[in-house]
Formats: sequence, C-alpha cells, structure tokens
Amino acid sequence: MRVGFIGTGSMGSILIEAFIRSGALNPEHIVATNRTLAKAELLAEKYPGMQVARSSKEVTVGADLLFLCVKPSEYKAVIDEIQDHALPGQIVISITSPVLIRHLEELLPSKIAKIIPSITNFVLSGATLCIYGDRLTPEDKELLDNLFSHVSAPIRVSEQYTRISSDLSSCGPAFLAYFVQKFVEAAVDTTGISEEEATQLASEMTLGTGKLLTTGGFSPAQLQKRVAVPGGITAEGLRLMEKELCGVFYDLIRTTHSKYEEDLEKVEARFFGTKVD
Ligand SMILES: NC(=O)C1=CN([C@@H]2O[C@H](COP(=O)(O)OP(=O)(O)OC[C@H]3O[C@@H](n4cnc5c(N)ncnc54)[C@H](OP(=O)(O)O)[C@@H]3O)[C@@H](O)[C@H]2O)C=CC1
Ligand SMILES: O=C(O)[C@@H]1CCC=N1
Repeated sequence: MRVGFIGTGSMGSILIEAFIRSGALNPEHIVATNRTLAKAELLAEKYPGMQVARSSKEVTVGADLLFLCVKPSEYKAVIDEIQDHALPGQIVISITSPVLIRHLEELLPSKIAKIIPSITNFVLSGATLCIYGDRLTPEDKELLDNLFSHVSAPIRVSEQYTRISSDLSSCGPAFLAYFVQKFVEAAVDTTGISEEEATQLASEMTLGTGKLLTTGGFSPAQLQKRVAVPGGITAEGLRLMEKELCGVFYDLIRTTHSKYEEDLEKVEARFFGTKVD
C-alpha cells in the first residue's frame, strides 16, 4: 500500500509518526510532501525508507490513500495541483472540518473520507472522527477504521456534528490543557508550591481521570459524586465552579461554531467562487 501525505506540519507529522510508531504503516509505505520541503525531509531522516516528493502531484500519482493535511485556506491550491491526477480508485482523506465531503466530491473523482484527528493520537490515544462519503465501499471503510484503530478510537460521526465533535475531541486537549495551566498557576501563586510539582500532580490527575471516564466505568457526574463527599471540601469547590463557569461552555461552543461558519464560507468562496464579505 502507498500512503501519501500532502502537508507535514503539526498534524500531518503527528499522523505519520503515530502510524509508524504503532506499526500500522512501515516508513516504506509513506510518501510525503510539504510546501517547505525541509519539514518532510526531517521526517524522512528520522524514519528511513519514507519517501519525500517534490510536489503534490508526485504524491498523488500511485497513492492508494492520500491525506490532505493542510489548513482550510490552503486546500484550494492543493486541489488545483492534484485535480488532474487523482483517480476514482484512490481514497482521499481530509482532516479538517470546514472542508465538506461534497466540496471534495465535486472537485475530485476519488472516494472521499473526512477523518478528524486529535493531538492525542500522537500518544496513540484519543478519538478520530470518521465521516465517510458515499463513494467508499464497506471494505474501504473497514480499511480506514482498521488503520486508525492503531492510533486512536475511530468513531463514526455524522458530518452534521463534525464541528461539535471536533470541539470535544480535537480542540478539547487545548481547552483541558488551559484548565490545567490556570489551576497550576493559581496553585503556584497562592501557595508557593513549585510549578514543576504542581504540573506533575495536575497532569497525573488528568491521566487518571481520563482512565476513570473511559475504562473505569464512571460517568462525569458519578465521578464528581464519588469524590465530593457530603459536607467535604470538593463539594465547596464544585459549587463555586458551577456558579462561575457554567455559561462558559455555551459561549465556547458559540465561538467555535461562529469561526467554523466563517471558515466554511471562505472555503466555498475559494472552491466555487461564491461571495465572501
Ligand atoms: N493541530 C491540531 O491539533 C489539529 C489540526 N487539524 C487540521 O489539520 C490541518 C493542518 O493543521 P496543522 O497541521 O495544525 O497546521 P500546520 O500549519 O502546522 O500544517 C499545515 C502544513 O501544510 C503545509 N502546506 C500548506 N500548503 C501546502 C501546499 N500547497 N502543498 C504542500 N504543503 C502545504 C504547510 O507548509 P509550510 O511548512 O510551508 O507552512 C504546513 O506544514 C488543519 O486543517 C486543521 O484543521 C485537525 C485536527 C487537530
Ligand atoms: O484549531 C484548529 O483550527 C484545529 C481544528 C481542530 C483542532 N485544531
């Protein structure tokens, strides 16, 4: 199998490294390019056998799977370059939410999948959100589910829910890391505990909480109930957070969705020449 990657920035390189480290792909399976070629060359130095191509066209020709790992604003240039070389038998995988399956199906003859990864896939953990276009056969879907199961929990989602699913799964690590950072900063400022010690404690706590919520059999509500003993200290903290933070998540979702709508409009304008303000 030949697996092509266009874009080896943050997410392209995380996927390549995760697929290789998990044993899902050998470096020999992979051919990659990047606008700044040195980034792809660095990866190939780290993983001998991986090939670097000088253009998106070169990656596309002969690829069974083709990953597009560029930002939404960069898609059109890539599509223009590969449009005349992509074939119906190939599977093209987009990893970004504002480029819709129908956008790519309109411009490419290939089978289209949208699979949104997460930085957590770097440690072979977290989810990947799988949305499959109608051109994919059941065998194609099984192939992709199987490939991504080496680096994540592949979860089928409806395209309608890509944005909110991505907020939780792909933006979520940044939001959770923000919470940890602010908790640590307050701990250091208030008590003088060292930043290193506070960060270690908060990080181990995050890992353990994730395990309780995934394999430990706890729902978020059950976990809070179990920790917050009646009349105890945690309950006081939870009461404060309920008062101060509850509305934040509604605002957060409004904000990410509004940016998504903006990006979607820009993608449609770039792809099909519709008007953007
Ligand atoms: N970061 C994350 O946690 C997640 C990101 N995503 C999605 O992944 C996509 C990429 O994000 P991310 O990796 O963070 O962004 P980066 O900017 O780190 O990576 C984009 C890469 O694409 C390269 N590139 C741009 N245009 C071209 C082109 N025409 N030909 C070849 N290479 C090109 C850039 O090259 P150059 O080195 O020259 O800039 C850059 O290395 C986005 O669409 C994002 O929505 C999805 C889930 C999570
Ligand atoms: O911030 C972004 O746009 C991307 C999408 C999901 C995570 N990172």
